[in-house]
Amino acid sequence: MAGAMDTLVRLERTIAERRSASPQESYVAKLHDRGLPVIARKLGEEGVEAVVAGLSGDRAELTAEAADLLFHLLVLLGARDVPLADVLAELDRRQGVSGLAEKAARKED
Ligand SMILES: N=c1c2ncn([C@@H]3O[C@H](COP(=O)(O)OP(=O)(O)OP(=O)(O)O)[C@@H](O)[C@H]3O)c2ncn1[C@@H]1O[C@H](COP(=O)(O)O)[C@@H](O)[C@H]1O
Repeated sequence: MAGAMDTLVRLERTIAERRSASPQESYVAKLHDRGLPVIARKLGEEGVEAVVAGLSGDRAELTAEAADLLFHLLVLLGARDVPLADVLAELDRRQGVSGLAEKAARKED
């Protein structure tokens, strides 16, 4: 099985390649054809579906919805030219910084 990062990096590349395909043959191309607002709305819908699955679905349902959410997040990142590597670097930067401590520091500003 590929590592989690391998999977996401490969999917990011696939999405970039499929953007220029025919919208009749490619869901990624179809989303881009419909434009950024549709891509963003789709991500929001998938987020809500993941929330619902997290609250009332079973683990298989949450797993499937989480996959949809990650996929559509990568589509939005690609559409805005934000590399996955930048998101991962931001997470690395936060590593070891407690979310509570970070929030408290922000409130002091
Ligand atoms: N990982 C995914 C992936 N996950 C989910 N989806 C699609 O995302 C859509 C999710 O929408 P919904 O669940 O709301 O279902 P829907 O009712 O069909 O959607 P709408 O009509 O409401 O837009 C479905 O059409 C799924 O098939 C994905 N489509 C593509 N990929 C990856 O992207 C690659 C390129 O795909 P194409 O661009 O289609 O070639 C594929 O090989 C996969 O690796």
